[in-house]
Amino acid sequence: CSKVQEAGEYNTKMHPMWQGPLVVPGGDRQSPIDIVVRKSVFDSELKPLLTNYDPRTCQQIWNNGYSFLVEYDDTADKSTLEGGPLQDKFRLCQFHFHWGESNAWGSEHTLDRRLFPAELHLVHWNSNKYSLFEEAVMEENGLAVIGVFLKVGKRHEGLQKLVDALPAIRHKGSVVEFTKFDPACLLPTNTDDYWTYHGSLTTPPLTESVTWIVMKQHIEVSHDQVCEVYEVKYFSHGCYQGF
Ligand SMILES: Cc1cc(C)cc(S(N)(=O)=O)c1
Ligand SMILES: [Zn+2]
Repeated sequence: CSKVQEAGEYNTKMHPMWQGPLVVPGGDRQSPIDIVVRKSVFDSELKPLLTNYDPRTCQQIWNNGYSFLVEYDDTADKSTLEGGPLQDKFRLCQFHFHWGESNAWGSEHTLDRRLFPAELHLVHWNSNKYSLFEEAVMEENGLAVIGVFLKVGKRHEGLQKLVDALPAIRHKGSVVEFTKFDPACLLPTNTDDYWTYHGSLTTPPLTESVTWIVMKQHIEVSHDQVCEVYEVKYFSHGCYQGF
């Protein structure tokens, strides 16, 4: 079902002032949204994003049934995000991707209704205000998720280590150790241009606890790398249940 965002002020680097229709099941700040680029308004109050990721906190990669997620040790402020629209320090707990069954679609957010083949989500929780992810996920200032669009093009060297681990987690529920991976390599070169708005998790339980930071610049991965990911999807049976 398509979720359209409620009208309202969005505090973004290039804010999309949403003036679309108001059909919102459940809450009033549901994600994903379509980012209406031409309606963006520059906000000079926003700071540059500051990521400080320690690859030694990378722990494992697992297949949750329709995607794979890489989990980080978030028991201390070792891999953190601050700045941008954020008032507090946020701790990286995991990253994952949303892929389609074909290159035609896959992203959750859209730019002027334009879909991308995939979208990366780096999930962080507010460690200034809360002591566990499970607490933060219920609070409106609890999470910060960086969204990065993916396009098929040149090979992404940094991603290859992750792609090489995928055959070991082909089946739903499989987990393998995955260490020393620096997720900063998955960010675009320019992290100064982004949209940010208050929204929700994009899959159940859809809690409205996310400050979204969607990068304007996409990253590129090769067709072969995408095929490896589809292999994982192919082997994971059952319907998509969210994370
Ligand atoms: C259900 C769920 C959990 C988490 C941590 C993150 C998301 S998302 N896709 O909004 O980044 C969804
Ligand atoms: Zn996601």
